[in-house]
Amino acid sequence: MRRKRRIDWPHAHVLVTGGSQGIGAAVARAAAARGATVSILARGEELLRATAEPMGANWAVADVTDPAGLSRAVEQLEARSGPCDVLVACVGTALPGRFLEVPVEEFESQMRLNYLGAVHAARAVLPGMVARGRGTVVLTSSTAGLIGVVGYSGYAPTKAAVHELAHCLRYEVQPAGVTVAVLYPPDTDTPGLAVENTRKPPETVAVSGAVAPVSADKVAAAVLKGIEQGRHHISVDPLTRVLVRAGGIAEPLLRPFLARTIRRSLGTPG
Ligand SMILES: NC(=O)C1=CN([C@@H]2O[C@H](COP(=O)(O)OP(=O)(O)OC[C@H]3O[C@@H](n4cnc5c(N)ncnc54)[C@H](OP(=O)(O)O)[C@@H]3O)[C@@H](O)[C@H]2O)C=CC1
Ligand SMILES: CCCCCCCCCCCCCCCC(=O)[C@@H](N)CO
Repeated sequence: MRRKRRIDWPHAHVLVTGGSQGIGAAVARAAAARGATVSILARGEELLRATAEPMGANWAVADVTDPAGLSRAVEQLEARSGPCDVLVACVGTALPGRFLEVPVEEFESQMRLNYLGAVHAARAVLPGMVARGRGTVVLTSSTAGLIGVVGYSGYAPTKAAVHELAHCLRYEVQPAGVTVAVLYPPDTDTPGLAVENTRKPPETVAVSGAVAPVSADKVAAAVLKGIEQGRHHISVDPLTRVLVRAGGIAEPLLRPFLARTIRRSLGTPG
């Protein structure tokens, strides 16, 4: 969905969870390069500091699985740099393996981090965005959230959940002027991918080989462009682009009907 919508980067406060390395750090750097005020959040202070300083970003230590601590950190960063205009929620991990070989704790921890971590980040910024009537939230899914990839039975459903969350949430916040976008990266060269690759079953390596890894900077460029254009789906490679469209054929057609039904039920004009 393309929508005319300009973002004034030099006046924007961009907040990135998982911004100390990988895709999050690349997004933070790209936003800083356009003159945005940037804040990054992660758990490790040393890496946060080392990543933030060269780009002139602010940082705060926070664990996205702790909603209260995360909200406090976001409040601190907003007190320092102004209300958050753009949230890019980048925290996530992939623990690949065969279904019966992945310990049940890893199914739980991936859902807590990848899905609930995105929920908590969105909940930390949305009240302010809705009150101000503007803002963009970018949640990170994956190509693997759109198509079944062998070896990702513990991971892919967390990314499909992020995708679905965005679809539900949009109906609530878009009337208030807030955009919800989903990022679908393919394999991306990051420290996280290097760790993940040490435990990928060979069949996962084989299937994933259909799409060569891209650079985190390429993903970041797509994110900024997607935000500028008010897009709902942000992808970088052609396969994922097809999957986003193919999977979403009915949704855009039904959206006007659903939005109208929602407005009527709430007694909102229009
Ligand atoms: N790389 C890839 O191939 C792909 C990645 N993705 C998704 O993109 C996102 C980024 O991936 P990538 O750049 O590879 O990730 P990395 O593992 O390279 O970086 C993860 C970042 O998140 C932070 N982080 C981890 N756990 C927490 C936590 N509990 N609370 C706060 N911050 C945390 C890390 O810092 P610290 O550990 O100090 O907290 C780090 O800054 C993830 O959601 C991933 O699933 C999607 C498709 C492909
Ligand atoms: C020509 C048509 C062929 C179709 C074949 C389908 C191939 C699917 C490739 C899936 C790649 C999965 C990327 C997941 C990345 C990810 O999320 C992790 N790296 C997370 O860190």
